[in-house]
Amino acid sequence: MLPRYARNKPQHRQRRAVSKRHEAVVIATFGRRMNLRILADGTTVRARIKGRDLKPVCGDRVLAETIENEPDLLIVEILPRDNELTRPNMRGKTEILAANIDFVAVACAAVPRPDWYIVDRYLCAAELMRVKAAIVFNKVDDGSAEPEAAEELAVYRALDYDTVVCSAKTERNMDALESILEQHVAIIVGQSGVGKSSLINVLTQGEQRTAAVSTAKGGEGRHTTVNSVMLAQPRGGYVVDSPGVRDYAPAIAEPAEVEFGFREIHGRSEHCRFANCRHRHEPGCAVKAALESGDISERRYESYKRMLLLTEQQGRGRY
Ligand SMILES: Nc1nc2c(ncn2[C@@H]2O[C@H](COP(=O)(O)OP(=O)(O)OP(=O)(O)O)[C@@H](O)[C@H]2O)c(=O)[nH]1
Ligand SMILES: [Zn+2]
Repeated sequence: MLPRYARNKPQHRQRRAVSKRHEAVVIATFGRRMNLRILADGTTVRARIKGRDLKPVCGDRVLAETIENEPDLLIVEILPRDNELTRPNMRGKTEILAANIDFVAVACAAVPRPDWYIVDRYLCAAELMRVKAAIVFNKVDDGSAEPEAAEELAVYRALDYDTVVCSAKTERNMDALESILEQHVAIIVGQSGVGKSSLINVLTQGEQRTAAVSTAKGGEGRHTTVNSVMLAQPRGGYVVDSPGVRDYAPAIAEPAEVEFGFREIHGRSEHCRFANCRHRHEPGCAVKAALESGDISERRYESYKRMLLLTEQQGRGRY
């Protein structure tokens, strides 16, 4: 027998108490509709967003509520982000592509011919986001990397970046890439045609973008245009895939911040005579000294100067 107050409780109050709040991660976005992975049990559910001001992106941790008589959850809050992957859009505003990324894999290959400045630019962006980064030299289907690339890759290894020489086509050395990326929320960036989609395919064992959407209850499957998606890696972790991420061109930081994007330059700047040394023509510059003694790669230093100049020309850059 229930106590008297419980017996008298109106029905609708009891029902409202059933409405639950879940902590979840946004794993796919298609317009204002999203798929979420509920953290407590790992299930995938569909959700819509409360209000116009809330703009969740792939990778966001959110709070979502169950709604009476509705199959979809309602996203009511975005939890604080560790970082944002941004790029300037056509209208000069910053577009957020994804959140809470913790690994940037920069892909390149012998063909198209590597533009090492682009590689450095991505690495610089990763450093400024304070996430790990590695260089993936793809399309080495059989033999070893070209001597020229081997030399460049050695420069990155000396800076403590992991480098992987692999082939998405023959799957040569793909397990090395898997071990580096597992348990991370990773993105693969790089010039067009280096094999980013092919690498993602192997890493996620062909999990299709449409499949990720239709796993959710009520998902519209292949007829839905997905903006971005987090594809699961078999060993744990995700690879974020979206058209925006694939041709992502990082916004440039302020001039004074550029050196934080180059480990070997930032590492020496405290020994420069001037605290605000930009490492170009200043006397007593420790970076120039390291360059002259061959401790810093000429090519990396050129990338640094090029990015610095670009940032200065753009005025106060957004990142
Ligand atoms: N030989 C060889 N070809 C590859 C390899 N990986 C990708 N390719 C080929 O390279 C071309 C480009 O591959 P994608 O995976 O589309 O490259 P992407 O970087 O995603 O290109 P965008 O979508 O233009 O940015 C395709 O013709 C692939 O078949 C590889 O490991 N070896
Ligand atoms: Zn200096």
